[in-house]
Amino acid sequence: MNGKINWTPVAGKNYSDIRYERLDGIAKITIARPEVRNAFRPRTVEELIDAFHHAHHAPDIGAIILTGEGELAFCSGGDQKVRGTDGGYKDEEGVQHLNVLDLQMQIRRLPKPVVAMVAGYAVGGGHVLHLVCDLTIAAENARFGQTGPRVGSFDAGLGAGLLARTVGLKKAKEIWFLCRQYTAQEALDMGLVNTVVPLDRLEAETLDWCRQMLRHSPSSLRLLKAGFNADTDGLAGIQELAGNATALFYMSGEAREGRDAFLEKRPPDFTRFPRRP
Ligand SMILES: CC(C)(COP(=O)(O)OP(=O)(O)OC[C@H]1O[C@@H](n2cnc3c(N)ncnc32)[C@H](O)[C@@H]1OP(=O)(O)O)[C@@H](O)C(=O)NCCC(=O)NCCSC(=O)c1cc(O)c2ccccc2c1O
Repeated sequence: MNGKINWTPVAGKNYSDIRYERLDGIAKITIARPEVRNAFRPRTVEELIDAFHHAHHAPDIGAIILTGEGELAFCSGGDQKVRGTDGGYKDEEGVQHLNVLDLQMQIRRLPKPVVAMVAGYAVGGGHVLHLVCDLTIAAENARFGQTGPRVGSFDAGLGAGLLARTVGLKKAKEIWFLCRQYTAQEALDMGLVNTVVPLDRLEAETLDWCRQMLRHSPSSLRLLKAGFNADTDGLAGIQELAGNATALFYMSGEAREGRDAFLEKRPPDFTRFPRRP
């Protein structure tokens, strides 16, 4: 699937469960547990959070790809082999976590486009992961679905609500209540993915989409993403949007006047700043 694309490992980032690479201004984060169809355990999620944090703050990264190793799966959700009975998935110390919920919100708050590149299964918590990404590029062999009610789990947060906003309420309830699997074409037809390509074109196509976004204004993309997410994320979404407004305002002469007046111990003079319609 990699073809001739030469990704470079990000220096200083060595993980056991994921790979973190880059090419030009694009980061690629790969869940690398193919023996369990790229299911995530708490450590996997911790590493994903760390890599996403790095990509968020790297000024030379403009788009991020999330994918799974191999052709068989993007991600099969929480690793059922470490699922405990004390509220989550067990880490190496036996402490139980649902830390993928933190990752979901991190992806939504990250002010750069995140693209899910899906080959094979995106099911359970793995399906929610592609859902929270901004765009999804699917290979023809991709299979989508929720499994929660079959394995005694559910994600009634973004997993349900964001799905309903994406494919409509009736379809979202069908996906969760019946636990069926859907082909890439069916996912495209219901607006769950952005495009479907042959497996051997998946990475090149995903890179094309990322490169196209890299040519566009980063601030426009950033504000659009915050705007798209604001209502679903409630006050936290408005906070994200408002934080962007504050950052832009800090770049203005009007904001600088307030700061400078304080530092110079004089009253601020805002009279030269227009009250625009
Ligand atoms: C993904 C499959 C459809 C693939 O089927 P296939 O026939 O191709 O392969 P196998 O079934 O033979 O699997 C190969 C190999 O991988 C192991 N494996 C696959 N998935 C998992 C998994 N999720 N956890 C652990 N191991 C897995 C499988 O056992 C085989 O290994 P062997 O050694 O046994 O040979 C199919 O595998 C499948 O349906 N997988 C399960 C999908 C699933 O139900 N996922 C969990 C849903 S619940 C969830 O993800 C979840 C996580 C959270 O953290 C939440 C947090 C908060 C709220 C909700 C959460 C939540 O719902």
